[in-house]
Amino acid sequence: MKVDKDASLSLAGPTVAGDESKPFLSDRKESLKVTITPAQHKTLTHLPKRPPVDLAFTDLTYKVQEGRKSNVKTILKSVSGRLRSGELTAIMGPSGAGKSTLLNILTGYKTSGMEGSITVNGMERNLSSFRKLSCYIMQDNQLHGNLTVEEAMGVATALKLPSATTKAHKEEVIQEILETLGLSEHHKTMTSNLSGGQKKRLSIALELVNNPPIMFFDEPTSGLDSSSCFQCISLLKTLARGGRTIICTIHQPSARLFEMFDHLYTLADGQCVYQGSTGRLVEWLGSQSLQCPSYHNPASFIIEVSCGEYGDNTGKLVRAINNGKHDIRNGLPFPESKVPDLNNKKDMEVSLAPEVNKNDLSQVRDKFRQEPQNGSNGSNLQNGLLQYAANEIAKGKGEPLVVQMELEKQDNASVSLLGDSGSPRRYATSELTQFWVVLKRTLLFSLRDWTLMYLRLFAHILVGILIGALYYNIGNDASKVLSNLGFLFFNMLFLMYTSMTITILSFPLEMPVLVKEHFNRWYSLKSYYLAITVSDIPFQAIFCIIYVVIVYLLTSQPLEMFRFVMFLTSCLLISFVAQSVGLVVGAAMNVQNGVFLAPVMSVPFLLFSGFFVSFNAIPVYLRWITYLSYIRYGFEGTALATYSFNRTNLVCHQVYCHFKDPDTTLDELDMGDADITLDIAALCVIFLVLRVSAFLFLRWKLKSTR
Ligand SMILES: Nc1ncnc2c1ncn2[C@@H]1O[C@H](COP(=O)(O)OP(=O)(O)OP(=O)(O)O)[C@@H](O)[C@H]1O
Repeated sequence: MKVDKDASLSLAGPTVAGDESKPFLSDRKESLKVTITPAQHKTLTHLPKRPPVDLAFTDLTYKVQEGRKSNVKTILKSVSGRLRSGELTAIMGPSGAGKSTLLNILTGYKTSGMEGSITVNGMERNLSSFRKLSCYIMQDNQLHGNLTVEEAMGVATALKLPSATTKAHKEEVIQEILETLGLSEHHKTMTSNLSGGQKKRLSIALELVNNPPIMFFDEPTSGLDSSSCFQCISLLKTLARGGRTIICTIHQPSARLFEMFDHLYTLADGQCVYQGSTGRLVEWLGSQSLQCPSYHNPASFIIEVSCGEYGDNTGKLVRAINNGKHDIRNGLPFPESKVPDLNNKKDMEVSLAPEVNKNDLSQVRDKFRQEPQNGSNGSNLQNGLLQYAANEIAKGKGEPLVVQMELEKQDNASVSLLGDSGSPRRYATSELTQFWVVLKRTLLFSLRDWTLMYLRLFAHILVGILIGALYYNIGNDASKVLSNLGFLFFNMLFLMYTSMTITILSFPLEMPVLVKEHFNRWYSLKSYYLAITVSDIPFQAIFCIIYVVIVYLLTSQPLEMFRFVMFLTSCLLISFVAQSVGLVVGAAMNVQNGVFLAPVMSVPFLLFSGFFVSFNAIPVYLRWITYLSYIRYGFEGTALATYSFNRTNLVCHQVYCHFKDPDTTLDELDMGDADITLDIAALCVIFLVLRVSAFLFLRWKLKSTR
């Protein structure tokens, strides 16, 4: 028998307070079925201890509005279900059945348009606490390709473990997870070079750092070959065996993969057609007169049945499983398909009979909630259930089956979800730490991104030399003042486009990773945004300084320090403002629209910059645009730095030079009364307004993607 290294793990997971990392014991029957033999017993001993989590949902309905407001589409139709800790659950169903929608709702990724209740360990779910206990690993791995496995893990531990955790401990955690997930050999490999299966394992490793007791996976096997699929599901199984609640959507697993799941939740047309042990699926379908042919994959069969290939059985199956309120458990009789009428006394008596109760915990729980026992409350649901069951037995209405079932797999109602997950802090680290870690990571990307860095540097030097050669030595020549003004305007144009076009792509390219990491509580949007926006400023500043030094010297602008500083300040501010415009456009729209609109939107600002038409020549009703034109402030700033502040007359090599006196040039441009301080202040204000707008647009976009 082939021993699969990745499958041979025991990943100690959530523990109850006082219970020292005791892995959940798999039942004997299942451990025989699954061909995973521990070759090397490994446990994740360094991970933080977390409580086990059971998730239940009742009468979940999800509606979306389509097109016109009145057109409402119901995607999930009052489904119920229960997902237990220590189990690997598959959500299956035909395409369009609502699997991803259900997963998105259970993770808390989608919240609007939902009706029904979701409980965590028997308590109504508090989304904020729940998000700290769970992680959502989306279909496309959403990894940064420019980091090595080790670096990616370093970022995850720096953000997901409390700041007080020592460096040595973080390294132990990384080492242990990588070894356990079979990635230690690849710790120096760039994530972009990992295979599909390795990427999936890395995605899991990154989220495993803070040991979330509940993990959701959207199609974890998509794009993997059969061997990698097996490795991946084996890994999920071992994570579940560590006490975690592992839930994944899956299309049509092979029979071998299907057997590895403990629990199956099947949807058809937004309703539940099966909920229960995978091992009992065939038997249950048989009891509903749907015989799975011999040697037929049960997973394929239930999908075929759900698709209507054996007639319209959806309604029958939904009624039989009570739309997910029943749960077919190993070792327990099937539930009765009759749904009791709660207003009918006779039916109610029947409904309290063991056949109904033993497979429908929600009925017992609801009844218990309606009739609270002395001394018990909602937080002591487990004791209450046992007491309720004992009462029923005492009344002669039931057998100890309810008790048996409760003991077989109790709702973790008594387990406190507080501890670090219950702390009021949303994130494991402070916003300053988040800012610093994301900033360091972004700077590392920038240094490794050849296009972004070296091409930009090359472009600034090359264009600087070209412009210097074109306008060589014209700065002090009175006969070439108009050309010099052209040079000043071109500077604005060049700096604007180079800064803007780079940042237009920042957010659209980062969006998928941002969505995942922000949702999984790695960092706040504020910290991320600050880091991203700050990260490019030093590079842009260096490129701008290099360019300005080259052109300033080659074109022989006045060699006075204060003029150079003012000139440079105007150029730097134009770069930063243009960067901000790129960020706003990138945050507000998609790449296609942004790449077209950003340059087009800049045209009015260029037209009203004061270069083509002087301020007094602009029609009064259009003058307001000049106040918005950041190019105008930049152009004015460089013109004032060059010609203002009592500059001496320029050298004239001809008989008459109209612009010999620098004041004549400024008057011609209607800049006689202009003040460079105002220009710099205006650029700073525009910069701040744009940066805040980019943040607001990004926040809106992040919300609208969900
Ligand atoms: N925002 C929406 N507006 C309109 N219809 C939607 C929306 N979101 C989902 N749907 C519809 O809801 C149904 C369920 O979608 P969902 O993505 O959950 O299916 P699925 O079972 O995951 O499918 P697949 O296996 O193909 O990914 C589909 O018919 C889909 O078209």
